[in-house]
Amino acid sequence: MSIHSIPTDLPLIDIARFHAGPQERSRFIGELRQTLHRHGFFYITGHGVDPNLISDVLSTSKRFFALPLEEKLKIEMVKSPHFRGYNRAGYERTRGKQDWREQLDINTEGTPVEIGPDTPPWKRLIGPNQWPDALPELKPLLLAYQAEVTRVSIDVLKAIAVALGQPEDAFAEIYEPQPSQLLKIIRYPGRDIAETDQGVGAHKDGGFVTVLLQDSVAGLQVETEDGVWIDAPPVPGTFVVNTGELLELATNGFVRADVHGVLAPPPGAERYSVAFFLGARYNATIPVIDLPQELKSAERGITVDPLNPIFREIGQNHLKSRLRSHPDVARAHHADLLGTEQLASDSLGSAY
Ligand SMILES: O=C(O)CCC(=O)C(=O)O
Ligand SMILES: [Fe+2]
Repeated sequence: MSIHSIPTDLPLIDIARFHAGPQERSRFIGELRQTLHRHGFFYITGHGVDPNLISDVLSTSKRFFALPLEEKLKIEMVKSPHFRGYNRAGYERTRGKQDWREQLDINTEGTPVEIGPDTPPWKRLIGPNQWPDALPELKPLLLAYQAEVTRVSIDVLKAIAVALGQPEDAFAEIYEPQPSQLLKIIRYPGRDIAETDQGVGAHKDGGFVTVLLQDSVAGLQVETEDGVWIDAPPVPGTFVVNTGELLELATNGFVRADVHGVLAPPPGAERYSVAFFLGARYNATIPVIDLPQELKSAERGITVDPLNPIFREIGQNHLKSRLRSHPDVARAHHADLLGTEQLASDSLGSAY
């Protein structure tokens, strides 16, 4: 498939070429380097994820959202100090404004850490997921999918490292032994229920790499470097991949983290997506990549927003995003952190 056969100006990358013979791999790396500098969003094929797993995840997600509200509320996020679980539409905020989507968030399955006065606050993120009793097949499916998209994102990160003139494992310290694996299944209801078209407000993703699966309804939009908003519609068999703020920071702005958002679908329609955010091991600090001279001259520097500080310690960064996006969970479980530097006033918040 050529890049012109998809209905968008965003590029399409066949990640299988990274594993082809040396000539093909090096052509691929050259193209990826150009793409990465110009776009923080692209489509990938050749990812090797079983199409049956993908369709099962989408159909089972739809069945989850079709459960009675009381079943979904049994695993509401506000019950989890670790920011896991279900949120109704309007319960998450981007730039202080409500997002009109309902969603189930999971992350790496974990055991809670005992929290004392000297425990780093980000350890509160570690803990178990919440799963619906009424749909037992959701857990094994989403955990299998989470493992697969983790593999794909690490593969993309390795290709990015090579495209930046680094060894393949340049980012290994962020994903070994354990990356952060936030996975959201999402339903965007039609606009008549929502009374606003903010599915998700404009934001940059806060992690390293996002792998997004869209069902059949469009709505995702991306702001390009010259300030034009373009559509990133669903393309069967592909994922949309976008590079996040931490990668922008690690490359001093050579790699872009594009601002994007989702328009709520029209009345009567609904949109489904599954978003996976590869973040780093919480006790890592962001690596700074020393780019080769010819790439260094194309560094943009980073546009750090003083109202939305990026902390170099990963766990603190992730906790900040979660506290801002989920004020109800913050009030219920982390009131002691409110008003501290963990929660500077909101600006271009990530949609976590
Ligand atoms: O649902 C989508 O298509 C994108 C969602 C998104 O950008 C996010 O959750 O960060
Ligand atoms: Fe996003």
